[in-house]
Amino acid sequence: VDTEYCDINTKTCDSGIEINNEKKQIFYYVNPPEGFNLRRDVYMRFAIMLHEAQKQGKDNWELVLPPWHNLFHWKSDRRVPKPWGKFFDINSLKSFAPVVEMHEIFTKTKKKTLELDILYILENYEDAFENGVFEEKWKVIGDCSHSGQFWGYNNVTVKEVLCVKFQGKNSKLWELIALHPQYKKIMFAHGEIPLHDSYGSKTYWDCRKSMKFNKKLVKIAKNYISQHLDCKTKRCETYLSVHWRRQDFARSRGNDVPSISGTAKQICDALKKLPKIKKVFIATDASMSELNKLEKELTDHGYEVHFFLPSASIIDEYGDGGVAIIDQIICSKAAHFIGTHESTFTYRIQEEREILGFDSSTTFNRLCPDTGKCERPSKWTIVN
Ligand SMILES: C[C@@H]1O[C@H](OP(=O)(O)OP(=O)(O)OC[C@H]2O[C@@H](n3cnc4c(=O)[nH]c(N)nc43)[C@H](O)[C@@H]2O)[C@@H](O)[C@H](O)[C@@H]1O
Repeated sequence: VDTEYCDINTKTCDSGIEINNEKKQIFYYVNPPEGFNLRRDVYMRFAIMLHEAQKQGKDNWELVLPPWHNLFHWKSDRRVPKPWGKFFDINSLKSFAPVVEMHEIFTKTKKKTLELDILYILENYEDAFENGVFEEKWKVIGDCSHSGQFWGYNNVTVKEVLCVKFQGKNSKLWELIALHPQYKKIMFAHGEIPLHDSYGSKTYWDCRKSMKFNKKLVKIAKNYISQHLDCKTKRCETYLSVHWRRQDFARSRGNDVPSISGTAKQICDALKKLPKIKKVFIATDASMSELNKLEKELTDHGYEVHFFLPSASIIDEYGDGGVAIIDQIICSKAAHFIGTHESTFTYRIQEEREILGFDSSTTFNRLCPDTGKCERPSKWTIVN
């Protein structure tokens, strides 16, 4: 009985209040082309929504972590859904917000299928500034349909689908949830549309700090740093790191990213100001031939260039996402970091460095285009 209050002693029930301690669940789905590091931010928005609700006494809800499936940039085994535990320390995530892995749900319920009560498909308003103002609002458009699988599972279905125009913060989703108080499994598609409730606040950073990486990935990164970059401490003095985003950035953001020689020149310029440092670590999605060209230019100037080449077993176990995290950890511990303009991969490294306590002048640096304007990156510093 879950819509009645029952007294175990008298074995009587009053309708209207819940006795069932089975938690209600929020699921979300992100627009498929969105990359790994934007998705980490979307997670934070939902985790903070649940964290705040819990603080206000709404403790019968949990957030289901959407398995990592078919990410556009991940070429190795992208079709096998990966749980969050592959990349993150789940106990640490749980210390901030009530989260569960998808596989925990199947284990707990011992069911082979999962039926969601409702799927809200969120859509942007055509004009975010209607009548010249940005207003938080939503409007149910009506029933609609969803085709395809959720996170690659063919055993997850949904009873009802509603399309909703939505503009506002994540906490405003509670208003949609309140439309059907009896529903227990609620899903949002386009989870990237709602905005942070308090971007950059202490709660934001508490959530960010709880996103510790899987301990085994941390160990692989630390071993690499100790073996190749001569450092065994939390913050290293021995190397400079660069996040050199290529691929789609090199193809379509010519005004923001440098050429290979331009990149080498900027790294050398930064190293000239750090005379004790001779080692450079490059994290990149560049092709091997581009990377070799950059490496040659830097070694010609007397620097030692390093990049992480994963073994087949690491790729097998953790996939491209795991390798991305290892690269991020190595970048985050360097004496000086240079990132790529407007890359969320770079943003996550900058946050990690804020958490590690680096001076922000060593963190918020970017590669500039060969010619033209080069705006300095915004400094999103930690709030403790
Ligand atoms: C403009 C947008 O930029 C977004 O990219 P952006 O924010 O850099 O950041 P991400 O979306 O995380 O980058 C996409 C993927 O590229 C790989 N990648 C990028 N840089 C590195 C690196 O240094 N090392 C390793 N190992 N992998 C890297 C990695 O698999 C990552 O998940 C795109 O996701 C969007 O589709 C869109 O193009």
